[in-house]
Amino acid sequence: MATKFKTLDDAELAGKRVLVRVDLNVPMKDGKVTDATRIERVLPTIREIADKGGRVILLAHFGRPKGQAVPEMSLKPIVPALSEKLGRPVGFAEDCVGPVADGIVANMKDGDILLLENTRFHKEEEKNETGFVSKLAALGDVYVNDAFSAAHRAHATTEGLAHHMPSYAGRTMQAELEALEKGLGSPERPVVAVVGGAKVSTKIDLLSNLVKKVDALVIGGGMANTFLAAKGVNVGKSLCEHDLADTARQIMKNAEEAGCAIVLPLDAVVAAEFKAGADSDIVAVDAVPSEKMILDVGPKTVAAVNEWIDKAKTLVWNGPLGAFEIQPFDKATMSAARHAAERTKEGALVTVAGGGDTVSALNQAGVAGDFTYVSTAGGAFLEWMEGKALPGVEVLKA
Ligand SMILES: Nc1ncnc2c1ncn2[C@@H]1O[C@H](COP(=O)(O)OP(=O)(O)O)[C@@H](O)[C@H]1O
Ligand SMILES: O=C(OP(=O)(O)O)[C@H](O)COP(=O)(O)O
Repeated sequence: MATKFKTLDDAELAGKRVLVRVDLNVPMKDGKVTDATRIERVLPTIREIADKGGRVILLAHFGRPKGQAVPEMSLKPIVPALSEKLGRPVGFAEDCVGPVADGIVANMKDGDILLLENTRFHKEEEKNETGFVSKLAALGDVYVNDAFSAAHRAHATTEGLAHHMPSYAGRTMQAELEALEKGLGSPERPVVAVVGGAKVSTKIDLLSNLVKKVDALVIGGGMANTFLAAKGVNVGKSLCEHDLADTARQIMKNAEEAGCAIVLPLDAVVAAEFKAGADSDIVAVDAVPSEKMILDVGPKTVAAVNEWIDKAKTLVWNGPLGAFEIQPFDKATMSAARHAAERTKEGALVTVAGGGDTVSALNQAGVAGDFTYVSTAGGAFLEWMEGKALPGVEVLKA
């Protein structure tokens, strides 16, 4: 994919109010950031703009508050982590539009850095609504998008704003596209994709095309439950989108036609509650008790996944195989991550992984540095892999 867009090298930044879209949708626990990779990746862009005399106004989302101001999804707790990593003060505005934001932005000085509250607190953000885009646009002179991981969304702050002012790719946006092109532009086969995690409804559709691009698709995490249920397996109380059974069946059909192997769990780690240290059992996937939920894939599945990793020359991975944040449901993800890292270190495999939680899992396994490339993006990375145009990237090329 050609990356013909303007970068910070082309931008006039001194004295300008620069609206910078970043992805601060980072894993958090008890109000603290548990994986700062996404924050670290946007630091170069923020520093460069501030050092060139721009006034940095950061736009970002957190979670999926569905247009409501949900306090647990405020970006305020991110400010200390961002400020500490930057080594500079970061201001905060309690709303991304309206008098609060207008007042704080009006008082900014060259080189100042300000984070605006979660843009998804306004339903107009995801609708890319013109009036909302205009209100945001009034806060800035220049737009920079450094959120590759949100570039698959045609939202006000990822797409709409670029129509209103001179627009540029940030350094991370640039680096992500270059690295993906380098690592996966013409991948050595067999290509094995591992897809897991919890965002089933927003990621399942892209699997229809992905199966045409890869030789095997290993499905784990919450995503696997929807496929198992579509095959008539009782998944008990597991995270599962039963209404997507037809979609899952169509993907399996597409895979068969394309000669792509679909690898589903053989066994599972089940528990009655989603809680650290919960009593758990290993069962065959066709023996999940109705009152329990699948929270990880079992050891037989891990062995099968690792065999596919051995067969692969290229591995792409988004979404953990289980609820890795809580023990003992981290085992499969840790094992597969370490196995893929070993194969990469041996020079036998190119490994490209991405996604907020996936990166966190790789860090937890201590192997992020051993992968060929770790992207901040999950869904956006898979859509790129699928060959789809990403609205947040396309608009920068326009
Ligand atoms: N079987 C499962 N049941 C419930 N949640 C799961 C299961 N497997 C994985 N998850 C959850 O999936 C989440 C990550 O999914 P997702 O957001 O799609 O990944 P990423 O952020 O890497 O793109 C993790 O919080 C993990 O706990
Ligand atoms: O975390 C993100 O994506 P990912 O889970 O696919 O890595 C991005 O911040 C996009 O979030 P969204 O999937 O709610 O639009």
